[in-house]
Amino acid sequence: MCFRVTSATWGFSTNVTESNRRRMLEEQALSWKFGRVSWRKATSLSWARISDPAARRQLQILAQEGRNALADDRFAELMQLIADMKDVYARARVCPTTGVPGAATCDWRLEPELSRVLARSRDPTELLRAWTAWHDAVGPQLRAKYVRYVQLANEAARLNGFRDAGEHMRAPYDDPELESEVTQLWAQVSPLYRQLHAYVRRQLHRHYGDLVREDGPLPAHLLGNMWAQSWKNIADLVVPFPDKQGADVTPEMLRQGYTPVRMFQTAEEFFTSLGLKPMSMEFWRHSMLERPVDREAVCRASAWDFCNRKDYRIKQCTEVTMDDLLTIHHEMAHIQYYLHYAEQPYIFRRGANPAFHEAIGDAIGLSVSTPRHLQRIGLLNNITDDYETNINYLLTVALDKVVYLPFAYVVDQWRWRVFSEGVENMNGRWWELRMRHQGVLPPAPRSERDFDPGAKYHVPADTPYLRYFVSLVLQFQIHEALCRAAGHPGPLHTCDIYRSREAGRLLAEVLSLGASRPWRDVIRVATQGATDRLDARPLLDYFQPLALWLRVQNRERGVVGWTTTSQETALFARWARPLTAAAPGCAVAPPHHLLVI
Ligand SMILES: CC(=O)N[C@@H](CC(=O)O)C(=O)NC[C@H](CC1(C(=O)N[C@@H](Cc2ccc(O)cc2)C(=O)O)CCCC1)C(=O)O
Ligand SMILES: [Zn+2]
Repeated sequence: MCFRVTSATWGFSTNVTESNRRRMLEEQALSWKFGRVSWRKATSLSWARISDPAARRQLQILAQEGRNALADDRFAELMQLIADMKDVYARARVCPTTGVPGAATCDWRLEPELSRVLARSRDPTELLRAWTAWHDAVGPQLRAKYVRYVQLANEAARLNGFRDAGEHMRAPYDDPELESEVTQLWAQVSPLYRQLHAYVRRQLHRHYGDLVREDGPLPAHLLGNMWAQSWKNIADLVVPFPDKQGADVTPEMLRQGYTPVRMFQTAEEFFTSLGLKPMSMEFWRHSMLERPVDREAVCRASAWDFCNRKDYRIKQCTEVTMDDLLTIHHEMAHIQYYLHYAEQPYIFRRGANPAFHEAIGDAIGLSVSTPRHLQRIGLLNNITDDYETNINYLLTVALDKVVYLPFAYVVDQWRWRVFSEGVENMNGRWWELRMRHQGVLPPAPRSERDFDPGAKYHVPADTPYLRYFVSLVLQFQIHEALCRAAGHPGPLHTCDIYRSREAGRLLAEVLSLGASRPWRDVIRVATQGATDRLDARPLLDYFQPLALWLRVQNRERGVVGWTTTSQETALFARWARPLTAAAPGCAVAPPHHLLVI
């Protein structure tokens, strides 16, 4: 079953046609029917008679996942809703935002056109147009569908024995304390984020003037990314020692004539240098490494397991950039996981928890992006290892990793609350959370006619997002453990495990376990007995030199954290409630959260 539905989904994603869409939906319906039969069997068994712990684990995983408890018609409606929402997101097109009046046909996509404007433009008007065009093209079309999706996802969760769909999404972590642990991890790291936020704000104020208030939140369109989830694209505006050498080797890759295939071979060689497995012959024959010229494809990067222990693929519209080289390592780490747990029983062929699948690739990325590694593979020469170069490097990594934490935290905090508290003021609550934790504001007034969370793929696509938050903490724990196994002597941020067989052996051991053991046992294996908990200390140790530098910078120059004025909170006001008659004697002006539309 899995092979057929995966092949049909692959067929559509790499060649978007109506007939391929139909074939994919038919195969999905078939596989869901098959899944519901095996689910009913699994949930009908009297578990008491099953003594083998591995069998019980498999049944538990099978019984709690999926929405098989829904009645056929509701199930079909929910699947259709998710497919429609993904379709709205994939088909969204906007008019060019370069401000050329009466410009050509309105065929700009998120990737590459709009993302490129957000990454490269330094013109606030153009950035505002691109940000607003995308959010207005997608959100309003999704809101009503999302409301119905929330109802059905909650119904499915309750039929499965969960309080709501949020609890259902958290089930793979099998940890009743998960929410408080995640909040505690964020509390541990948020002081570092606020220091970074204050420093970047000062640099942006220098560049954009009063568009950026010196003690306020940052306007979301100036940060180099459609969701402000990574600020690496504005590194040139904020890096403290611009005359020092940077570690972006994109120009060198172009100079050396790198092609997408060569980038994949470079990534493969990283893994084989650790003693891990090479990509299979099927991988090289069937993967889609570049945007096809003769047909339309879904261009989001992804890794695919065809469930037959030999066919594994990556689909990526690769461009020759350092960013894409890191993404290739991220996707190929998913393939390494598939390859290493292939011998496990089917149900255990998955990450120890969803965050493990994400953390491996990014942990590898922490080695690959070091100047030392780039020198070892010939993309950087005469590197200098002085203080300023290290601060520059740590800042560019922080613009990706530290910045990402509050965003990743907010996505599922918002979603879990919608599942548990309802669908009123979804947009206002989205921006309240983003303002409170990320210190970011919408660049234009937003109301409940908008649905800005829908502008982020994983929300309409029903893809849980907590995995990426937990992965950020976990990847530094894994990186630290691999560096210790590799015998790395210096500070964590200079470690490159390339060619270390000891690190490779430890990694292979972790990957081979799949989901056969509770994930805390797998953390204990990965850290060679150091801990069985999620722990932000390795992350904080990694950025320690930068944290010190930021504190000195900020102590002398200004406020850390942000305040908001009433007109700023009015930017994302709730849909104006009818004004109650003012009680005698109280001020006539409406409370600040009511937006006069
Ligand atoms: C069949 C299937 O779906 N397979 C799964 C893998 C599996 O589960 O087996 C898969 O391929 N998922 C795709 C997804 C793609 C990306 C993504 O969505 N990234 C997040 C978060 C993020 C951001 C920065 C970062 O450094 C790392 C992650 C975002 O862009 O917001 C896009 C670019 C990178 C990762 C992925 O690889 O995780
Ligand atoms: Zn991933």
